[in-house]
Amino acid sequence: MGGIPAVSDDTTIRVSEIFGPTIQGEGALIGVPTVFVRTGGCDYRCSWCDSMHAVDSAYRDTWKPMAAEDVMAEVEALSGGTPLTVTLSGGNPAIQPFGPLIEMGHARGYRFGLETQGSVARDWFADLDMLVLSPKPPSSDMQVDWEIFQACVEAGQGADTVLKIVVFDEADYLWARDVAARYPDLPVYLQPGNHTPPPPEDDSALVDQEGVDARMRWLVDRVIADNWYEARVLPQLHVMLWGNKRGV
Ligand SMILES: C[S@@+](CC[C@H](N)C(=O)[O-])C[C@H]1O[C@@H](n2cnc3c(N)ncnc32)[C@H](O)[C@@H]1O
Ligand SMILES: Nc1nc2[nH]cc(C(=O)O)c2c(=O)[nH]1
Ligand code: SF4
Ligand SMILES: [Mg+2]
Repeated sequence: MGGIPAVSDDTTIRVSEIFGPTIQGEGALIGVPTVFVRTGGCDYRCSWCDSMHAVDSAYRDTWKPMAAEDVMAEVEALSGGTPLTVTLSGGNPAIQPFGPLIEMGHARGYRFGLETQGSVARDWFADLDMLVLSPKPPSSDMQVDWEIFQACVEAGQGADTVLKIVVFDEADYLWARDVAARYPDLPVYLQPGNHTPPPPEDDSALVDQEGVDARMRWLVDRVIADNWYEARVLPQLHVMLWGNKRGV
């Protein structure tokens, strides 16, 4: 697991990067224009994490403590003052104090989605417009604490909640089926994993897109062979377009 302390109690948000507008490239809101607020620090360390610059404490000096007002001002500047969906990601954005930012943004017409693994539950999940819970499959080498995960689902009552599960192989796929069976009321999105070189390389050409495409085709076949018609299988659209480039 990662080396970052649990929940931060003050009101300062530790920001790795704010970028956009771009399109949401994954899951239920795929294609929707959005600004990303990516926070620094994660309590996990997935073997295949594609955002290590927001996880590894070697990058800590690139993470900037920011007040909610300043984050909001940057989001408004990037969006030209026209409200849109803000995606909170990371790292694990659940360890940051996002309640005040969400309240401030809602008052100005902005909407908020959160991407998290479901390892830290927060009261402010209920204020989100979209809660994306992405429990980590065996290939990540992480272990889900299902009690905490359940607390995240409960905390998010009031938000639209979905499951988004990364699948690299058959073991991940079977695990995803089990998780979906535990949460029959939550829509489930399956996303083929991409193999990314470790930072600091940040070259789109380094993504094995053919490998991702082959995995995507296998995943579609797998879902259809099982008559698993509730599943939605989607690629990472931004990775198809721009590789694992930062800031898109
Ligand atoms: C970088 S994470 C940050 C948010 C949060 N820590 C989480 O994992 O949900 C954002 C999304 O990217 C997914 N992801 C990370 N590495 C990936 C990879 N190599 N291939 C496909 N999806 C990946 C995660 O599973 C998660 O759904
Ligand atoms: N375009 C785009 N879509 C995304 N969806 C989830 C992302 C993330 O890293 O959380 C992401 C990202 O980094 N870029
Ligand atoms: S939980 Fe998310 S940000 Fe943290 S290491 Fe895993 S994929 Fe990366
Ligand atoms: Mg990403």
